[in-house]
Amino acid sequence: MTEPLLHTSGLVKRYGGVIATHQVALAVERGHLHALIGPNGAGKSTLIGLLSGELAADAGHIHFNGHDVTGLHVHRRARLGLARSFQITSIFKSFSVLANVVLAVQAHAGHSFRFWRPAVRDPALLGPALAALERVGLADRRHDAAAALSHGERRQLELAMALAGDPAMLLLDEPMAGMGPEDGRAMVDLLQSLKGERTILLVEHDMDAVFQLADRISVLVYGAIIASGTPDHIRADAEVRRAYLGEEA
Ligand SMILES: Nc1ncnc2c1ncn2[C@@H]1O[C@H](COP(=O)(O)OP(=O)(O)OP(=O)(O)O)[C@@H](O)[C@H]1O
Repeated sequence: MTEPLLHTSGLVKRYGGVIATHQVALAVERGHLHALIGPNGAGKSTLIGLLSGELAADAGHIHFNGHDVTGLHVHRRARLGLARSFQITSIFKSFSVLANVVLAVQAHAGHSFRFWRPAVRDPALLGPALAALERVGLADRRHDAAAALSHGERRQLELAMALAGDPAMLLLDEPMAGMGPEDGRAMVDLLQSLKGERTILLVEHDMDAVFQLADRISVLVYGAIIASGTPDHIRADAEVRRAYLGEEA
């Protein structure tokens, strides 16, 4: 058996009296799209924050690709290939779509932001940036200001910015949030096309998308994983149906 690309043991995060992450043991296999589902406030975003390094764990360990990354800074984890999709707020709206991705490539490569002007003409940065835009279907919009993109296209841009660092694993927190049906379908198609190419941990409320895309699903309730398995396994799990899908026993 091969080691999972990412696994956690005994992971705990508390906010005062609230246990947001409760002894979480999560294993994500290489090449899988692994979905994390659970009711509002179950601790999904907290777990993503712990894995990306934005939040510090109170106890437990996180192993990624053979490294214990528990105490590592966000940037160190990103260098190792564990990347969270950028938040919308990190897009520079007045810059072109291409410049945003070039800056993301540069950030992953560890250069300083103040050199951004020459960077947009640097072939070593332009090549990967264009490839990432191509990958998400935004290459035609590369010269437009990021401000001109629709909400759905901005989420595609965030994904391109995350892909710019060529990560082995992507952490995606609700990539379809706030999208209309058309943009939502485009994002599902995009994630489908990334499957197998990257390992993905996906937090998503759209259950149709989750059950369509996921190789494995873990269910969080009150910070604890109550079930983990294939979509068929999760659909049939009585505890999940009771606790999450709201069905009577
Ligand atoms: N900064 C914080 N300070 C205090 N409590 C917090 C903080 N962030 C989250 N929590 C609490 O931790 C628990 C888990 O929250 P979290 O946002 O991780 O859940 P979630 O599953 O992502 O929810 P949603 O589906 O609504 O986004 C909740 O009870 C929440 O109120």
